[in-house]
Amino acid sequence: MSTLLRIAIQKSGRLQEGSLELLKESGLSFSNGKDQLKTQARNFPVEVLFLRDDDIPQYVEDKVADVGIVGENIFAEKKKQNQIVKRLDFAKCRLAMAVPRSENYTGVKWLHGKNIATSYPEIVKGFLAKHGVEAGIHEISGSVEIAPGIGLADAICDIVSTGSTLLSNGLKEVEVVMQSEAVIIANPNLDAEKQKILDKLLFRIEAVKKAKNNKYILMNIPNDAIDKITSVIPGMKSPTIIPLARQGWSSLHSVVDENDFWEKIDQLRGFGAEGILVVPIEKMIV
Ligand SMILES: Nc1ncnc2c1ncn2[C@@H]1O[C@H](COP(=O)(O)OP(=O)(O)OP(=O)(O)O)[C@@H](O)[C@H]1O
Ligand SMILES: O=P(O)(O)OC[C@H]1O[C@H](OP(=O)(O)OP(=O)(O)O)[C@H](O)[C@@H]1O
Ligand SMILES: [Mg+2]
Repeated sequence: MSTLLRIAIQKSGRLQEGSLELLKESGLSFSNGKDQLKTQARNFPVEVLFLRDDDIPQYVEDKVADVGIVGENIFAEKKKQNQIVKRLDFAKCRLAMAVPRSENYTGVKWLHGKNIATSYPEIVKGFLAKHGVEAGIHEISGSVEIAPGIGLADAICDIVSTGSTLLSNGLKEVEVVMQSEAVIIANPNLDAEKQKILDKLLFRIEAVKKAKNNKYILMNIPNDAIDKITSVIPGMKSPTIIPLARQGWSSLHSVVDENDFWEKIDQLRGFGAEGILVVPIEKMIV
């Protein structure tokens, strides 16, 4: 039987949709029936296992799975012999300390002697040690934000994104412990065949990621602005410039980074660009 790379993804929850979408955008096609715990791609040597996210680092360390998609927070908490091989730009959040809004929080030392409820005891331990603070850690597996309100703890350390869960539980964020996003973790000792499949997959994922971070841009520009405009949007090698039927004008095609997109648009308009069209890119291979 030919080698399959086993990828563990979350069975249900915040990471599941993004993980499946990423694999599909990378060209893998599979049937994922609702209660299926395992599926094999039809067109790529990959098998997908659907698991609880907390269990994934252990499975990857034990080689039950070869790679996994988890939040960086879970990777940091579990401290397994795995390595991050790709950051994925989704499920972005932070792990933060929060206390009841009425508390006069004065700094990390405020936590000294207090009780902290969290699902991330190892990360909290590390944070407290770094700041020379001693506090009790009360490990709970979910609904952490409720802990201070029911007298279970003085503070919490949990995932924050918009902050609305903290707000609705009468808490305020006081320390950011770590930033997190979805990552691919891998067992560092994959055999050569599996490593080859992983490299091929990572190459595709990079193309998908790059495409999401860039836009294809087309515009009409006066010929005397070609040099200035080319310096603003150099493109992948250089922009494509095609003369228009109208004298003195050209059509310019290029690629721009999503991050400084609007700033560039302002500059281009300042140089006389007109009829600017912006088109999403599906894959980008540099
Ligand atoms: N509000 C959020 N915004 C962005 N990312 C989040 C948010 N909440 C969680 N995450 C990220 O998604 C991961 C999975 O979150 P989820 O709430 O689905 O976990 P879970 O309930 O522990 O799931 P499981 O049942 O698999 O154990 C977290 O570890 C974190 O990295
Ligand atoms: O800052 P916010 O945008 O409010 O997000 C933070 C919340 O999101 C997550 O829970 P989730 O909604 O996934 O529910 P869960 O309790 O099932 O984990 C996390 O555990 C926080 O409670
Ligand atoms: Mg979990």
